[in-house]
Amino acid sequence: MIEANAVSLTFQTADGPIHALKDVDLSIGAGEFVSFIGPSGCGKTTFLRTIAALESPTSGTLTVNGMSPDEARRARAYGYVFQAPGLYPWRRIAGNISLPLEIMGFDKADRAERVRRVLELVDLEGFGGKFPWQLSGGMQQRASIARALAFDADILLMDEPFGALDEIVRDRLNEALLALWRKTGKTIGFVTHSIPEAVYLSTKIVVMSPRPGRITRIIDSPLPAERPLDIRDTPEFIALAHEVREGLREGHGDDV
Ligand SMILES: Nc1ncnc2c1ncn2[C@@H]1O[C@H](COP(=O)(O)OP(=O)(O)OP(=O)(O)O)[C@@H](O)[C@H]1O
Repeated sequence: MIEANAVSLTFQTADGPIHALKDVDLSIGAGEFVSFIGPSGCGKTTFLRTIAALESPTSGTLTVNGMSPDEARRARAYGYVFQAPGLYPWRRIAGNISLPLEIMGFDKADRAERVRRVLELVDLEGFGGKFPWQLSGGMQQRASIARALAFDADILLMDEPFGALDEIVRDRLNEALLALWRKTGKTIGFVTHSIPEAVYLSTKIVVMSPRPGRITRIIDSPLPAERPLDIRDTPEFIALAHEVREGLREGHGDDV
């Protein structure tokens, strides 16, 4: 689904070049849940943005479904979820979700049906008529996930979507996201700073390190697809978390 070969990206700044990505090789299969973890500045966001055609590699090749990222973007291959929900306060939840659909030219009946379906997927039935400020932070983030799902892209790119939420809400959203992933079969790219979150959610964990931004380890998860939250207490889970931690240490030390 996503194939990166020797992808490098250097930003030219007034203080000199910044090597945000260096020789990144990665292959992501359809339906995988891939987390990117690493200290600040290791290029996680830049890599996600490169997949979504929001940045262009300086060298190397990146294909999405056999297309260039830009072609894939035009074919509506991506939904993108940011750290902040980014909902317009003057639009109701349904209006926020349907906005990209309006821009893309979906007709009114189709929009209404899609909004209904994605609200159900994120467990927000009955909240379409509310304004964002009437919802909790976790519910707002679910609404922003619904918005990214509304046009049925095959790939969902999520940049630390739960980073600003407390741990209890985050646990619930992790469970809900996993259920949604199993139900929809989407390919998910997910940036996180949290080792337990990466281990709980992923089929593949990509450990990165900074200066230059690069991949230090790719870990395929042996955990089953069905994952109750208490899987986090199992020896398999703990061993995997340990492996990720080792990868982070190897890459750069303790500045995660
Ligand atoms: N548009 C830009 N112009 C110049 N430098 C940039 C730009 N975008 C990112 N960078 C730099 O590239 C490097 C990688 O940034 P990136 O945001 O991808 O890291 P990250 O791993 O997502 O970090 P964080 O966890 O803090 O979000 C950083 O040194 C950052 O300052």
